Amino acid sequence: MRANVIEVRELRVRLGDGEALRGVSFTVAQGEIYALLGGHGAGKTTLLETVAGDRRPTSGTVRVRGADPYAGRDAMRAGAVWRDGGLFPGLTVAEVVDTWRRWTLDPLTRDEALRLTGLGAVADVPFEKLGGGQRRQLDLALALVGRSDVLFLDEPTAGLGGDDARRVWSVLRSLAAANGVTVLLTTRDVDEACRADRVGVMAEGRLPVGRHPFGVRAA
Ligand SMILES: Nc1ncnc2c1ncn2[C@@H]1O[C@H](COP(=O)(O)OP(=O)(O)OP(=O)(O)O)[C@@H](O)[C@H]1O
Repeated sequence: MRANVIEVRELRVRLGDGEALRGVSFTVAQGEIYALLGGHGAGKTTLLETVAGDRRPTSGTVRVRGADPYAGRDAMRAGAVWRDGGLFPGLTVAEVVDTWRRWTLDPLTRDEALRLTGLGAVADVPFEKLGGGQRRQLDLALALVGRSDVLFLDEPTAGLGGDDARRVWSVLRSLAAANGVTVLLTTRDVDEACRADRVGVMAEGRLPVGRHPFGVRAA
């Protein structure tokens, strides 16, 4: 059995006057792709941010590889994907990756980051010319430069067409299968959630345990 990389127990997070998370518990094993599925305001982003160490839990525990991600957020080798963050216009894909590598301690080689995300063939293309799916693959390459073996992805295929979304998923699949990368992602799309190894259905800050209505094994 594979070790659990992410362990969340009875997690509660208060935001303003309300409670965004109301006692969430789940685990994600090494090399597993876990989708948090839910509608607007279900608490998915709050949960992702808390597991990524960007938010302090009000109560309960979060462990990523056995450590508290909030206390150790500076040392955590996890990749979070954000859109077009810090990219300079005019750079090629390879130059964007190189720029990122300069800011990273012990980075992955440029070729490896491009190979893992299927971008080798467009290394010399200005990044602004990339299509939506390849742009998201570049986000993944940047997240991997720091040798992340846990990826936190907020709606990774939102706004992409079917082919682009499939390309992103094929990268995620190969990262999980060949490199043992653990992926926690959020989505509002049932079909997308069903591509994951496991799905946690969220509603009103809760993550119900048991079978969910789409027949996929839940947390
Ligand atoms: N800074 C905040 N202060 C107060 N309440 C907040 C804050 N941020 C989010 N919330 C509330 O917390 C709940 C969960 O929000 P969250 O963004 O985590 O949901 P979500 O599932 O990611 O939704 P979406 O798909 O719309 O992004 C919502 O009721 C939201 O209104």
